[in-house]
Amino acid sequence: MTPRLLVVTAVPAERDAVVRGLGGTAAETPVPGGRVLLRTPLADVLAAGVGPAAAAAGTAAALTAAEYRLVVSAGIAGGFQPGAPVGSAVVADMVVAADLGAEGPEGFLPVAELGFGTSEHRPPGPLSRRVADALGAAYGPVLTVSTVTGTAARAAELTRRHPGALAEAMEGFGVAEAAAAHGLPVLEVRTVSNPVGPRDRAAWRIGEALDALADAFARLGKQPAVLDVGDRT
Ligand SMILES: O=C(O)c1cccc(C(=O)CC[C@H]2O[C@@H](n3cnc4c(=O)[nH]cnc43)[C@H](O)[C@@H]2O)c1
Repeated sequence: MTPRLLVVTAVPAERDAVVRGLGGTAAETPVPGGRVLLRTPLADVLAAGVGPAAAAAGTAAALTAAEYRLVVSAGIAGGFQPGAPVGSAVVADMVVAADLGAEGPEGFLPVAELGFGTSEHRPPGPLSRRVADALGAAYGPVLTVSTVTGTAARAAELTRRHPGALAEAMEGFGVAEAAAAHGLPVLEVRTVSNPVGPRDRAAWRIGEALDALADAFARLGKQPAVLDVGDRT
């Protein structure tokens, strides 16, 4: 079978938005470990769970069960303002583990500086830029956190550490680690449900972000060549 595209979301609502966008029928296909993915003509779409650990575990399980050429972490995200307004799309030029490391008197030390692996994964440049252009998306770092930012001070600290960061979510780095372990390229495609900053549930626009996610994958479904991984330079 021709190697395929694996799209990994956190929750079924995001998975269903991606499938809605891709159109066509979707067949439920079991994944080792009890998860189920939806198989469409262009991509397999898996809701792996919330957070980097669930994302890595679910992605790894899917990658052991079938052959893929590209893995995409997709879903809703918080947007750093003004670069990523609510309802907009963001494509990662870098997938960053933003709170994996150690805290000390000198501040935060990323896991890479501790000597325990990598703190970031870079999607293929031509591919990720081409996808951003096709979606009219902002293009820049997407941060992976294990705790949703809930204060202006935290948002400012993340921005200080990662100038140009456009979005924060909770799965991208986990998906990227599993993809890297299988020697596969990764993308992260996010649509913004809320501004990153003081916790304000009333400000969340999850429905709008899910619609934008469906629209993003409808655009990609209409021009699948955009996702060609041939030029992984
Ligand atoms: O703070 C709340 O009460 C609250 C309300 C709705 C959703 C949440 C989440 O924790 C959603 C996490 C889920 O969605 C992604 N996501 C969306 N926005 C953000 C964000 O600002 N920071 C991090 N993750 C976000 C994430 O990838 C998860 O899958 C909380």
